[in-house]
Amino acid sequence: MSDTTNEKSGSGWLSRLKRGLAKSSAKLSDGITGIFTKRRLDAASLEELEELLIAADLGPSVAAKLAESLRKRRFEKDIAPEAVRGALAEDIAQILKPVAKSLTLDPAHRPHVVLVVGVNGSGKTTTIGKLAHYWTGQGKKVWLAAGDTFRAAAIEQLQIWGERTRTPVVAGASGADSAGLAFEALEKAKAANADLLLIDTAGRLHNKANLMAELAKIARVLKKLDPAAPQDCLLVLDATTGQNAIAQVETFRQIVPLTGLVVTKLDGTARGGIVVALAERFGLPVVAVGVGEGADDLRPFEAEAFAQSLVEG
Ligand SMILES: Nc1nc2c(ncn2[C@@H]2O[C@H](COP(=O)(O)OP(=O)(O)OP(=O)(O)O)[C@@H](O)[C@H]2O)c(=O)[nH]1
Repeated sequence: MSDTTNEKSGSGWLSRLKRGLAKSSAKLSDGITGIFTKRRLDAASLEELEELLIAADLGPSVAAKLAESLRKRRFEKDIAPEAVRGALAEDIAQILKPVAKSLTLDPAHRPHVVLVVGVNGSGKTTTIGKLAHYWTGQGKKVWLAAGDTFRAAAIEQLQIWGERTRTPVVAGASGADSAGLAFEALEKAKAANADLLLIDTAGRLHNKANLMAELAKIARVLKKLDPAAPQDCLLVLDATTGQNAIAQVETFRQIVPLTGLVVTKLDGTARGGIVVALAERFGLPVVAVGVGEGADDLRPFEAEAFAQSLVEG
């Protein structure tokens, strides 16, 4: 997903992100005010800050790094909460910058194939719909494949997004072979000279062996038509699950070679800090974040705007 600098830093995107992250930032911002009002930056206040950062899902490793950076900057001095927030936002932006990479379509591959994976309910289908909306808006020819053949509702949901975004959907009956469906979808998208094919998948993690076999089979059959497919494999993570997102990355990266993450449901959760923990732990590109259920609520990930919105609100 790419975007112009203007749109990224424009007020629309920022206010949407800020609104989305309001709960996360309220927790952090109020916590910082509580700790640093009329207090010095010392060992005790830094320890409280570290606890606050852990409670806000940034993870113990990031929390320790941020506290240490602050200690080096201003130890044993008076410091205003605003200054703490500013310093944290800067340091968090540095952690996020290396992973703020948009999804870019490789024009050498028509279509560029994106396999979308993740546990049930993480927001895969919705993310695919939003991506279809974004890329058709960029003038690209997009096709969708309803590879989550396990749930009839998932197929229907993708078809609704297809209608909404005027995007062809390749779907089979509930229970159909998802690899066969992915093959058919790539064949059709190729014949139509599409730019992008987004493939939905099932996310039944309770049977890891089955899921692994299914995703491996999808990748294998796609390669029959394009040896370099899928060009991307995106893991969709629900921010509201907090630290559990870490375990999901660990699991899925053993199943498929992930090229990026999409973090959804950042609106209405106080757990937005998980994005920072994920960035530090895995270094996988965060290609987009979901801040609502609407078609426009998937935005490119921008390190500084995210860091500021998270800490400063
Ligand atoms: N608030 C909010 N809701 C979201 C976001 N992304 C997805 N959702 C909602 O989360 C729910 C689950 O999303 P789906 O897209 O169906 O998730 P899925 O991973 O495809 O789930 P399965 O089809 O069960 O595998 C739906 O009600 C979506 O509308 C988001 O960024 N913010």
